[in-house]
Amino acid sequence: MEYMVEMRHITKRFPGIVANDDVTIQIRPQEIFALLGENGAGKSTLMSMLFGMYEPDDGEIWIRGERVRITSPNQAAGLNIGMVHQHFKLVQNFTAAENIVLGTEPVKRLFGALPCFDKQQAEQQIRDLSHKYGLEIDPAKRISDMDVSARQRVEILKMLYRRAEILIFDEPTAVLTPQEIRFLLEIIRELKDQGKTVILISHKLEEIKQIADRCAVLNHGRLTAVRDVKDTSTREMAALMIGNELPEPMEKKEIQVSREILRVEHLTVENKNHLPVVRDVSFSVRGGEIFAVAGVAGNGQIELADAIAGLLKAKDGGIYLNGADISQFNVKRRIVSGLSYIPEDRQTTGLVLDFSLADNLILKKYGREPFSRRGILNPDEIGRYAEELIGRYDIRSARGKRTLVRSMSGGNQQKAVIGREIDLQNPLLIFVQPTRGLDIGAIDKIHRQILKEREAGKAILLISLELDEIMKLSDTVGVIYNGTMTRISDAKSLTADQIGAYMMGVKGA
Ligand SMILES: Nc1ncnc2c1ncn2[C@@H]1O[C@H](COP(=O)(O)OP(=O)(O)OP(=O)(O)O)[C@@H](O)[C@H]1O
Repeated sequence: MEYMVEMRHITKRFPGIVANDDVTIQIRPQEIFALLGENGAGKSTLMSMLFGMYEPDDGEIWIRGERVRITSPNQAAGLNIGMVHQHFKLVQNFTAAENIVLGTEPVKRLFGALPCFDKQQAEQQIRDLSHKYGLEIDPAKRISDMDVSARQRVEILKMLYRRAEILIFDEPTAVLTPQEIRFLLEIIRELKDQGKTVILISHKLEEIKQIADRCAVLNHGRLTAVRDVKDTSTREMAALMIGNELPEPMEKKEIQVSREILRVEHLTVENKNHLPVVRDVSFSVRGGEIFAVAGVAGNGQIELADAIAGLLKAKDGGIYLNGADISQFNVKRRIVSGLSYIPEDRQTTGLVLDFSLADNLILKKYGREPFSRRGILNPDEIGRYAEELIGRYDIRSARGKRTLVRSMSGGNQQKAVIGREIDLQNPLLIFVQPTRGLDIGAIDKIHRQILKEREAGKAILLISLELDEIMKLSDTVGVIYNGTMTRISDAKSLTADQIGAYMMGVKGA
């Protein structure tokens, strides 16, 4: 058997767009095959067909040398195909263990009665599996109580639990910390050594370089190149993706900071179980300053941002915006007072997936003129404004402003949130993982936009797991560890290694 997976002449159309256009890829057994391409190039769509979520309009799928029709994820699982999705597919109010074993639950019989779900056994199995792969999770914890990176670990374990042989990872490292990424790449390598075949969608070219054997490039739905990774530099990969117009290095201007715009004083936030997750945190951000919060995922940075934005109630402390205490304001009043927020999870908190792109773009200003008057929306103005933002932020979708956001590619959803929030023209911008899932061209554009906002005198609170991003953009760095801001320094006085050490809780690094 020469190929484990063959997708031959695959075409998939959605209303208004050809997402995959006559694509042929052939993947050998035990290889790590990377798929790259700009946001919206058709990578997820192609893999969704292999996983049975869509059927191709044209073309054939061959697995282990046999032609197959994959009409559902169950059928894909039957062919030992597993997929870790870019946007998680988990039942929020189930525990990790319940999610992982869903459909293949271990059962026990009590006193010869009907079989029932053996929760203890499921949790033990998951505990063993999670230790085996170093993907730590609490099997008894509900998904709704987990942060994004823990949810991702559940997704990965779910696939490993099903003993998939063909493993599809759709941007699995986008939410992981550098340490977790190293772990995961190690796991992927081990899985390969055990005989598995891996397909990896990633925008992180360094990762592809590190572990992939071959890579294929999609461009506007078409396959444009297949290369051996060992003979291709990351720069060549980037050029294959976005043409030869690689971004020029960015220039960060020296500017004078102005007055204090955000001040956080002795802020303490508790989680649902009344445990402190942000402990007595104080800092301030001035106009023209990018204050980055560096930290390993799960150290309270998301709760800190949520508490400032009003999505979480603070237990104690003050939050001042332009000198006014907003800590008792609801979310809407905080927005009106001048706060823009790009949340960690674009799909649950950033967008209304079943609204059109235009409606999502005016989500925070539909009550203002010219978008509405006396409670009546003005579709012409909304449409005009949406088109302007779509152009400015290069938001690509099949039907422009009318596209249902649910059907947009992940990266383009992210661009929509960013465009909407920046264009509120608020003095305070809170960015949580702003470039997650974006391609290199889009990341460059967003970074430039963030610097432009800084030059325009905005106060920017940047929460990021990407040290590179922090080093490139920030003026001041606050390191958060176990809910406490352990260090606040001028960014120029710190190296990435020092920040990394503080992030791990090392004192006086
Ligand atoms: N269910 C759907 N209905 C309509 N259009 C869709 C649907 N799914 C995807 N598309 C469109 O198909 C195109 C390819 O999307 P896809 O999600 O495959 O891109 P991608 O390469 O994975 O992008 P990203 O890197 O941003 O995740 C996009 O234009 C997207 O809007």
